[in-house]
Amino acid sequence: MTVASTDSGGGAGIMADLKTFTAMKVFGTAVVVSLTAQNSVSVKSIYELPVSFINDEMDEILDDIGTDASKTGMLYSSEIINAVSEKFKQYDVKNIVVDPVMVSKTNVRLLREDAIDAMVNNLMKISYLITPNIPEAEVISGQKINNAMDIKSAARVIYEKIGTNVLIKGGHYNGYYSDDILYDGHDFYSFKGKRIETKNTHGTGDTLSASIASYLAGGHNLYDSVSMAKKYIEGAIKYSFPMGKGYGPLNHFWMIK
Ligand SMILES: Cc1ncc(COP(=O)(O)O)c(N)n1
Repeated sequence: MTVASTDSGGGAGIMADLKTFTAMKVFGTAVVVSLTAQNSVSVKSIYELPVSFINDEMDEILDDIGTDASKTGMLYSSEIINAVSEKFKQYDVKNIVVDPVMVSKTNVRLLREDAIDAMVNNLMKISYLITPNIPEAEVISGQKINNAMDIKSAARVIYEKIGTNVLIKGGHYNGYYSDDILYDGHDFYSFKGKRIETKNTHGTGDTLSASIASYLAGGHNLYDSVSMAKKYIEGAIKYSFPMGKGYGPLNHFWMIK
């Protein structure tokens, strides 16, 4: 189950999540919390759905179909985050992967500043894994990240603060490699990734978290789920293609000939 927002441009959000679920051969359900009018260069407007409707969506899915894992994406406001967190608790949803989704590639806020507290202190605390990129990890940890050592230190601070597994994505780090660091409160695991030079990375975070949630739903452990999802995302970036004038989408179906 994805709990996120739509992307009219098709590259990110709920659209990316459902494509990923399909590529992973898992059955996807979707709780839409807001609609965005966006494309590869901008986000023109955001239309929040009423919390009562979001509650109904979650009840309809969880009362009947259930879910083996869930991922959250763009949640936008503290009202939405708190409502979603309550429903997760009510139905005791397991394997929640939280992608913080704070700012779009096109530099528009997708999480209100006043919603960060609810995200960190409510939703993340009931999650199984959080997947911040470097700027998001800086916000959550309150620390600047300038090098690989800083990533580990921020991961430790985040774990101490929230008490949940944390995967810091290295894609925003200005080096040759884009290693991701996973910390489970005991050990650090490094997932090597060679930087692929392309502008077509719209929806990368959404796709990675949806892929991890899919593997968790299939019963894989944390390390294997992240490891397999990393392989999937690397192919999706490598075989991405231009679409629109800005950040093009990934190729979600790269491994299907
Ligand atoms: C609805 C929605 N969800 C998530 C993202 C983040 O994706 P990106 O970081 O590629 O802008 C987005 N742009 N829109």
